[in-house]
Formats: sequence, structure tokens, C-alpha cells
Amino acid sequence: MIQKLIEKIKKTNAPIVVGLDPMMGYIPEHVQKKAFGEFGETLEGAAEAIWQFNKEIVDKTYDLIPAVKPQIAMYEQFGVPGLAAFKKTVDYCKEKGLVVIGDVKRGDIGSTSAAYAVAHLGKVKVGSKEYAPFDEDFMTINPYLGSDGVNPFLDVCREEKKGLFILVKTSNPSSGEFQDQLVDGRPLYELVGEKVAQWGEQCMGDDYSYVGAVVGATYPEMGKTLRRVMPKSYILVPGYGAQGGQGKDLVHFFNEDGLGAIVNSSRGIIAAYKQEAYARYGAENFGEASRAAVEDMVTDISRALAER
Ligand SMILES: O=C(O)c1cc(=O)[nH]c(=O)n1[C@@H]1O[C@H](COP(=O)(O)O)[C@@H](O)[C@H]1O
Repeated sequence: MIQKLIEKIKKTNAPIVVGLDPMMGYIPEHVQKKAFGEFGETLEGAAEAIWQFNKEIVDKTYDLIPAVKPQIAMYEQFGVPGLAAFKKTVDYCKEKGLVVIGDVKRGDIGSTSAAYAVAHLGKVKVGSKEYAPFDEDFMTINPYLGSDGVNPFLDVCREEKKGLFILVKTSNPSSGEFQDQLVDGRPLYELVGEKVAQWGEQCMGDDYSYVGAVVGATYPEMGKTLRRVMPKSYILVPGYGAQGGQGKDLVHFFNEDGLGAIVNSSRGIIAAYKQEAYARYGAENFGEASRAAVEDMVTDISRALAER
């Protein structure tokens, strides 16, 4: 799957991910109204609104981008219908040829991690049959429990040729509270980065491992160090746009080959129509506004990479 991701990045010339985080407040009135008209103001109505919103954004952007990252919390809050909308979104994006990164941030003791790995990347046995329940291409995981909590994910990745993005240094303001603590004089995130590089060696594609890392765009200096610590790991970089990250902050997340990083923007793309820069599109044309925001993001990152 890392190979497919790299091929798609090269083909689109766009090392970006559109984050499908459909909070209700971002879904235009007319989409909500139609869904509620059909299903009422119910969890089913909310799930339908989410699905219609996602579909329009995907239809308007899929030819420009390699990958999407649906964040499961935004769906889960609407219960079982919300999760069905998550699955429908995953399947539709795959039909459109996109790589799907399930942002599910799992991780537990080994036996529980194994079940999470099966749910999102692998296959579950039911009697004599096997099913791929959510079937994303990559998933995000939290490594806080250590190797025996991570190994079940690595096993499923090797079997299925799928991939992981492991939290190393997160983009949020408090991420330093634990992640920057010094352990034998070195920050914890660096030790986790080293571990990701080791786990990644067990899961190598041609040039890159299919075990990647998450490092926030909001910490560019740390990104520079972590790029060196994990040379063969793809870095998923959230924090662009709504959290303040810009193209110029991102150049050190990339390797010399121009690969090695993929930058996520969620609100900056899916809620573009609410921003002044794209207000001319109006809520009716929110998909077109997202397309314009994708084009601007790609230009910003390409320019920064060309100038480095
Ligand atoms: O794993 C992630 O994707 C993630 C890690 C991190 O450190 N920071 C972070 O913002 N994210 C996710 O990336 C997305 C960022 O959304 P925007 O700030 O709207 O672009 C959300 O889905 C977050 O859950």
C-alpha cells in the first residue's frame, strides 16, 4: 500500500491528504435540510448529511489528490448510523482510487490491539467465512503501550500489505507535556521515533516502509530531527491550515527525493467555503471551494519545496 501511496503522490504531484472530518457545523444548511427531510432529525439524518457532504467533496477533489483521512470520531458521535457513514465513505473513496488512511488512533494490550487491527486493516473470521470489516489502507495508532501493543498491527500490515501511521509528536499545544519529557537526556518523541524506525524495518516496501509516523506541522524543528531519525518512514503531517501550519514550515519533513511526507488538512479544505478567501463560491458550491483550497495548498507546498 505504501507503493500505491507513493505512486499516487507522484502522479498527482500533490503530497497532501484531505481530512474528511465532517463536523455538523461545517455541513451546509441545504445538505442538512435535505437529509433531515428524508430521515428526520435523527442519527440516521445526521449520518446521511455526513455522507452527502463527503461525497460532494470527494467528487470535486479526487482527481487532484492521492489520499483521504476520515477521522472516525466525527462519525462515531452519531452512533451506529455514523459508523455506517464512515464505512460508506471508506468504500466510496477506494472506488475513486484514493488511498484511505483511517484516523482511528487505536492501541491497547496485545490481544485487544489484534482485534483493532483486524477491524480496520485485516479480516475477521465468522465460521468458515472471512470478512474485511472496515478495510482502510492505513490506520493511525497510539504506541503508548509499547511493542506488545504495536506488534499485532505490524503482523496484520505484513499479511495484508497495509500500513500504519504511529503517533510520534502530535500537533496540539499540550503535546509537549509528555512527548517532550527528557529520558536519559533525550526527548521522548525522539525515542518513539527511533522505535518507529525499528518497527518499520520489519515492514519495508521498495524504498519506504509501510510503517509511518505522525508528526505535527506545528513543530517544524522537531520534524527536522525526526526526519533524520526515521529516514525510511513516511511522515503524516497534520496541523496545516486550521492549526496554523504553512508550506514553509513543512519542507524539512520531506526527504531530498521530494518524498517521505504527506500533509493533511481537514477543516481548511472541507470547510473552505466558510473562509473569506473562498466565500465567493457560497455554501451551495462548497465542493468547488474545497477544490480551490486543495489547489492552493498544493501550490503553497510545491513552492516551498522548490525554494528550499
Ligand atoms: O493523527 C492525526 O491525524 C492527528 C495527529 C495530530 O498530531 N494532530 C492532528 O490534528 N491530527 C488529526 O488531523 C486532523 C486535523 O484537522 P484540521 O486541524 O482541521 O486540519 C484531525 O483529524 C486530527 O484528529
